[in-house]
Amino acid sequence: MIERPIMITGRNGQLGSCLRDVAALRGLSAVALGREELDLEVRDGIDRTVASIAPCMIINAAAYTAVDQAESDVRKAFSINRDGAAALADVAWQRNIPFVHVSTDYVFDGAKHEAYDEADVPAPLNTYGASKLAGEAAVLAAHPLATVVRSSWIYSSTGSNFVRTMLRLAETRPIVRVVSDQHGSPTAAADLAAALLQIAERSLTDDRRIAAGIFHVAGQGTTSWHGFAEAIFDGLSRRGVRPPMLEAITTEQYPSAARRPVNSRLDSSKAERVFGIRLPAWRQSLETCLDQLVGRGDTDAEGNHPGWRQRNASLSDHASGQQAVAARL
Ligand SMILES: NC(=O)C1=CN([C@@H]2O[C@H](COP(=O)(O)OP(=O)(O)OC[C@H]3O[C@@H](n4cnc5c(N)ncnc54)[C@H](OP(=O)(O)O)[C@@H]3O)[C@@H](O)[C@H]2O)C=CC1
Ligand SMILES: Cc1cn([C@H]2C[C@H](O)[C@@H](COP(=O)(O)OP(=O)(O)O[C@H]3O[C@@H](C)C(=O)[C@@H](O)[C@H]3O)O2)c(=O)[nH]c1=O
Ligand SMILES: [Mg+2]
Repeated sequence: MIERPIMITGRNGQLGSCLRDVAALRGLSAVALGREELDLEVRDGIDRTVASIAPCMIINAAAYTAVDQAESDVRKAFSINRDGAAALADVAWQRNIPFVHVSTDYVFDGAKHEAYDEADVPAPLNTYGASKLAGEAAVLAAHPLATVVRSSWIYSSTGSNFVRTMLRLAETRPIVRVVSDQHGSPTAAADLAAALLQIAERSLTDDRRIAAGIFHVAGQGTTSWHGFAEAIFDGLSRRGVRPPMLEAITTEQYPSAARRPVNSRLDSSKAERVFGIRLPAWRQSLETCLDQLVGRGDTDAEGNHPGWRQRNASLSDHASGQQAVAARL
């Protein structure tokens, strides 16, 4: 009998590409779809696509993630993050397929002084967060046994994220200014992908009600965006690359279209209790990512760092970044 695959959406995104890589490493059968194969805005094609794949499970890693752009693109953000997610969840429910959906720390307003747990009441400050919160509710309404995993500050060696932005700025700017009054937990996409597949495997074997509902899963430990940048630049130094000057600024000094929470730290203890999932400390996973992007700091006979210039030249080149990850995994 042919094994039914796990279907993954958002294949070309940070999380989608890690899900595909981690599934392959674990020997799991998976079909990953990009927007070309499954567009969440083309609702009438969704059922046909799911039917043709006949998956044992769907993990939705596709989303509208441009936080500032969403402020002027409200319709599209809701169309993808609420209506598209709900349409996919609905098809999964109709076909009795387990569904895992990913959401964000930006559903919270940041007023709480401690880390947010799943019982805290969301109150998004920006359109992206509002569209993701509406997506959570719509997914759970369409598929009452869906698993919704909220994560935060996702980065990887490919795609658009804060680590790659800082490496690009390190190449081009003598001084980088980063906000030090917004706090959260950086999460490596590969760590989250491994956790999602662990949850997926559990919900295939256990009572599906155990995995139903909302779970927070983020890297262990917390920092500010400035603290994150400091760790990235420290990692560059240790690899023999001179970092730029780093200056701490306030949110007020960094005007942007979208408001962001000052505290979006997630308490991930429920996922640890229920699934035994505990992601590595954020600094440890950052090292792995920097090893992929910059190299381990080894020098050639002349004391040069052969990997850095070459890899950094490809920072904006998604395809070669992916090859680098694939080679490392
Ligand atoms: N990035 C972060 O810091 C965080 C992200 N999340 C959530 O995690 C999930 C994964 O995020 P991440 O991997 O970082 O996001 P990316 O932006 O890296 O990837 C999202 C992918 O979704 C695809 N997509 C967008 N619109 C559609 C559509 N209409 N139909 C099909 N595919 C579409 C994009 O395709 P294309 O390449 O064609 O644009 C892209 O490949 C999302 O749900 C996000 O909200 C949660 C917390 C933090
Ligand atoms: C590039 C840059 C950013 N910043 C600030 C802006 C912002 O407050 C913070 C991070 O910038 P980013 O644009 O990477 O952040 P942002 O796009 O808001 O990241 C968010 O993305 C969505 C998809 C999520 O779900 C969230 O968990 C979170 O990861 O750093 C600086 O202070 N200086 C800089 O040079
Ligand atoms: Mg961004």
